[in-house]
Amino acid sequence: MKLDVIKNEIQKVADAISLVIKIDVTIVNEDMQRIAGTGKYADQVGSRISRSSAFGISMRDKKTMIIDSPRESPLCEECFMMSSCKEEAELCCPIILNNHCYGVIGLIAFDIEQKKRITNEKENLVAFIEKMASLISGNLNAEIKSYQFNIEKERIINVFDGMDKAVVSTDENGLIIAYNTKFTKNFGISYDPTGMDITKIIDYGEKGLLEKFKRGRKNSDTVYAEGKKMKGICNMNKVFYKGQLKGFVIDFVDKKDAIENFNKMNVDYTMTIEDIIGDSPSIVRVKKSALMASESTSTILITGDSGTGKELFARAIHTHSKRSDKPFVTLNCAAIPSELLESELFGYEDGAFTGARKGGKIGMFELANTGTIFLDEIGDMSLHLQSKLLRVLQEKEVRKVGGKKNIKIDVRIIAATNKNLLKMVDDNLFREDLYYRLNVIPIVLPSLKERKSDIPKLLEHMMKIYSNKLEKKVDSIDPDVLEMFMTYEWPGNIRELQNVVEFCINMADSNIIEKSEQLMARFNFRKEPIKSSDPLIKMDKPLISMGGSLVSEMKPKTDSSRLNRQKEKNITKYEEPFEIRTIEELERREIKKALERYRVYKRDKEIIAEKLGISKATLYRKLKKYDLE
Ligand SMILES: Nc1ncnc2c1ncn2[C@@H]1O[C@H](COP(=O)(O)OP(=O)(O)OP(=O)(O)O)[C@@H](O)[C@H]1O
Repeated sequence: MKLDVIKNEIQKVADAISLVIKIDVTIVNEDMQRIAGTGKYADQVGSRISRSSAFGISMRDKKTMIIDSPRESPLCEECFMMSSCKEEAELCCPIILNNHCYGVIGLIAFDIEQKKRITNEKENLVAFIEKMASLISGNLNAEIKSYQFNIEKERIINVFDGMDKAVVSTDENGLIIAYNTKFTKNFGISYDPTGMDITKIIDYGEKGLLEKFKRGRKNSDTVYAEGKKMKGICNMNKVFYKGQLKGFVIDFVDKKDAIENFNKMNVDYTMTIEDIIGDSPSIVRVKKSALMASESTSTILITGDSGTGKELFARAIHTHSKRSDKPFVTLNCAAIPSELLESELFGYEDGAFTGARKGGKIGMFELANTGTIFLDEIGDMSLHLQSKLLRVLQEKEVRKVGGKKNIKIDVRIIAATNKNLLKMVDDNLFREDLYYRLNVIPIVLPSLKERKSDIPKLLEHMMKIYSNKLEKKVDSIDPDVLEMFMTYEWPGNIRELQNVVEFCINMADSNIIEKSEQLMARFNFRKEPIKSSDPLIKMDKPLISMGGSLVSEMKPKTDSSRLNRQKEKNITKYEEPFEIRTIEELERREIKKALERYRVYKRDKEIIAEKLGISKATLYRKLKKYDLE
């Protein structure tokens, strides 16, 4: 910041000095530009003076100096005006703040009388001018502080206004000093409430806001604004300065806003049944059940080994349900310590326990209200919480930890586990009544080894995803590697397959996933794959053809009834084992199957021809005939 910001004050100081001393005064800034002047210097404001002058030297050395014999003084030697100089004496005093020189006050005598005034009482004059310089630097300091304060204030106003809480600040009597936009929006205020009594605008509880201020109560979950009852969390803080109460800051989070924000943050991805890759008989059956389940509101229990896609199915069921535009809230019961799980599920009231967050907390059930809650790893829930969950299922109400009243909820529950819940029931680790309440619609996901014919499609899909993610083009797979994948047991199911693909794409140095020692070592694959002429036939039931391509592309969300009909068509087709087909139909089907199976290979046509026992030329002819590819 430059001295110029207090130009007006500086001119007043220059006038005062000149009046007292009766000598012309000029003051320059750190660019050596005159910013104030009296007498003959009044007209020269704005002009620059040389840094080689006494002003420049005083600024450089940060020292007051008096030149009583200009042209003879060694200080004048550097000055290019020396020969033409008309001055009789000069006093230069730097204006210093925080060890930085912001400018110089200069007194110049043009006659002997003025010279005497400078030289006769040197000490007093220097003390006086230095006081004036320090007055200027004091003013400058205040200006700098106020400038910084204003910037800080702007920053705070921006933060304050951008908050999604309503915030209002009052003095000690509850008169409004400041408020943010959300405050006027939430409480429907269309006028400027500055200076108004806060209790005239908002109030809560029976006793009134101000009463509660005085008694130091911190919050409530009900606020009355201009007669309207609003639910949310209200926090009040007292503002103290030097031990004295100076006011209050009140913030209010509207419950509806909090839930909307939570849902905005949690809409991470939407999944449809079509997005779930696989058309093996076992997965098609599950997809069909999931679509049917999506139409009801009954509780679902999804079971299956780890990594089989339980969450994917839960999301897809929600997407196809009538609740699809409502929240989908997921909670992994194994990931949260059981002491915290209760408050995560049901929320808590302010002060429910030591360390509870001020203002309380909204539970997952409330957040999922009107939507779906996915309780993953339900087998890890403690018996104590199991009984609470059972009550929620029976009563359709939740009660916050430390709360006194029940809150009605309408939430569809989808639970999932990779544990054998029936065995847990036998071992008294899981409540039998809860098990039956959850298991209204059971969905059992097949493990990957039970649906190996889906592996090529899953591979193709995952190769695309990781090629994009890792910015590498890997689109083919060595037949030996595929053979190995088809014979492997996949204990970690699709998640393990995903990890293997990610690993392979990281390691690939061409566009092909090839067999490597690293791959064998990393995933404990057998050294020699089981030989088979068609591993699909040996290891799984035949592939169902669900459409043209090997992997169904991610399709936009479709309405569930259309999806249902489409799926039913495909499923019925497959599930008619006694249907007699023409030789041409069978030939077309086998060629199509081989195409889907070997599309990811580098030399696909060669392999397909070999597998079908025909020449490459015949294959091309038949592809054309059946309009395949
Ligand atoms: N059919 C599928 N198509 C594509 N990706 C899938 C499929 N099934 C599962 N996945 C992927 O496999 C991973 C595991 O799926 P998900 O988390 O749904 O399994 P889970 O059964 O819930 O696992 P866990 O029991 O360990 O929680 C996810 O990254 C998911 O995207």
